[in-house]
Amino acid sequence: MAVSLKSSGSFCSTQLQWLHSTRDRLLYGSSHSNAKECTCKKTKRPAPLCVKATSMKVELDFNDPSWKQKFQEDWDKRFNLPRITDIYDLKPRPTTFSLKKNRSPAGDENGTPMDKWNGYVNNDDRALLKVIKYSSPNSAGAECIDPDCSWVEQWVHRAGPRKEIYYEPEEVKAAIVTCGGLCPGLNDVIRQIVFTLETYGVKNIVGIPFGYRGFFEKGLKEMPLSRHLVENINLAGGSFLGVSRGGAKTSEIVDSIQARRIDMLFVLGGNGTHAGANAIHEECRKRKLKVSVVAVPKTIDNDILLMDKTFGFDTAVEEAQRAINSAYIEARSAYHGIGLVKLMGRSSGFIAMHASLSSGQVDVCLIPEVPFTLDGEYGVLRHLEHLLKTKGFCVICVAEAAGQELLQKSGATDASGNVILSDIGVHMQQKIKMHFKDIGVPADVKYIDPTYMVRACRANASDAILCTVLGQNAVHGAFAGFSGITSCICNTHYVYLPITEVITAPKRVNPNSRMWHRCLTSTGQPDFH
Ligand SMILES: Nc1ncnc2c1ncn2[C@@H]1O[C@H](COP(=O)(O)OP(=O)(O)OP(=O)(O)O)[C@@H](O)[C@H]1O
Ligand SMILES: O=P(O)(O)OC[C@H]1O[C@](O)(CO)[C@@H](O)[C@@H]1O
Ligand SMILES: [Mg+2]
Repeated sequence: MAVSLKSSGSFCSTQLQWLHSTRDRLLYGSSHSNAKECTCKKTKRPAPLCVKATSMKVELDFNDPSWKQKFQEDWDKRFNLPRITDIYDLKPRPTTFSLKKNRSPAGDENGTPMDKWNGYVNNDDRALLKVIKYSSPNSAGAECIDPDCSWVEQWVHRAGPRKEIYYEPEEVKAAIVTCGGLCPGLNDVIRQIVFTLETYGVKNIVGIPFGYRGFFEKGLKEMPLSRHLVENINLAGGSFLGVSRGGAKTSEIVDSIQARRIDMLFVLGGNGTHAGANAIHEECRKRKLKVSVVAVPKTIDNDILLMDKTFGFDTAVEEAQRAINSAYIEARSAYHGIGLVKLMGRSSGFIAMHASLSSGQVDVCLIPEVPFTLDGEYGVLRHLEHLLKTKGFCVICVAEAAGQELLQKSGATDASGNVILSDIGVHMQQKIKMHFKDIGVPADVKYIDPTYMVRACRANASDAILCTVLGQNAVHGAFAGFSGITSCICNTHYVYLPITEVITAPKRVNPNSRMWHRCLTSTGQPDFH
């Protein structure tokens, strides 16, 4: 994936053990130390007294009593939401989004109805991104900013409808596009965006077919959308508009946006799609176009930074459980049965970890964030021998990106530039069969690869609700005049984040998190190295 890391600044610390960059802490928590050493620009202290922080824009010296204030000022700048009023001098108008039927949203001449309901979100409302106060960087899963793990408030912007809006609904043309791989809930989000736009009074709503490709590929026509047309699309999986990978040419896309006179663009997709949405937002700004680009994070992999989860993840986990259950039944019923399930996750093991936890039927869970060996005294194969001896059967769940270092790389990439992974499932199946043949122990290996089944289904109840809220909030964000933002859930609250903050790297399982430890407790597996 061709996302770029942001420009770096440096942290300075008097404590030698403090070597964790901001990005590393976001990805792994404080126990995972692979930060780069550097020379602190301010104090000129040599490494390792100072650490390169990839997502900070200011230099922090923790000896400076005002470091917290500096951090917070930088934080506020980073999480400030880009608005169309940054480039235009626009006057807002009262919203047309009414919280109650049969009432004038503008209120009576005293303005009382709207004020009384308190149903609108204020632009100064914030939600806290982090709520745990860690007493030490050594606490499980700790995410600390300074060596003492001081409490620093990290506020982000609350999502929802505003009292004042920056578009005339009757004049708005809104477009929706779905990019990347399929994901349960795409249709639910499309449907809610259309419903909410219509509630504001928008009449011109279109779908762009087959991802970003629909903007420039000849013969792909935009699809007019309405409540009537999308009313039941949530009953099916997939995307009503179609998806695609690759072919993103920002300037051509923005030419097309300009030619089609699109005012609001809703972009549903993962990391790559968000990078594309941000590039479109930047290009629109450069051309001084009054266009709001709002993203909704979609991916079964759950690998987007800062948010609790992406839509589709819960459903994928639920479906994955079914595959695990089949593997369990097969293994349990066979003499020396070994059930092996490979689950998706391009760069992270969230689906494998959560499906293993929720099924309760997995003896070995392997994810890319935790290296393992197959052979040798502490290898997976020796543990399988032990499981066959002691319980007679076993179930393994392996994430598709796990153990890539054990396999030959093809070097191939897909149309979007994502690396095509080597097949760890097939490799493990062969290795297990060979191993038990070699040691003369019968083993009945059943391999299940439910790959596309976990994402080609309709959203479950919890995802359907998430999609509803995120889709509606995306429209509120556009009407509020924001652009270059994503509509997501952080710490159980619905918020807007600037896209730039969520695309610096894929989110990965923290091997020091309580969740991974719970998974290990549940499977009972040892360390495999
Ligand atoms: N850095 C980037 N800048 C602009 N566009 C990008 C960038 N990375 C990817 N894209 C475009 O975004 C679209 C989707 O990207 P990608 O195929 O990586 O899926 P994704 O959004 O990451 O979702 P998934 O979770 O299914 O992988 C593609 O059309 C791709 O060309
Ligand atoms: O085969 P496709 O459609 O390119 O997608 C495969 C990838 O898409 C995902 O489902 C979502 O990113 C990954 O888990 C998987 O690696
Ligand atoms: Mg991706």
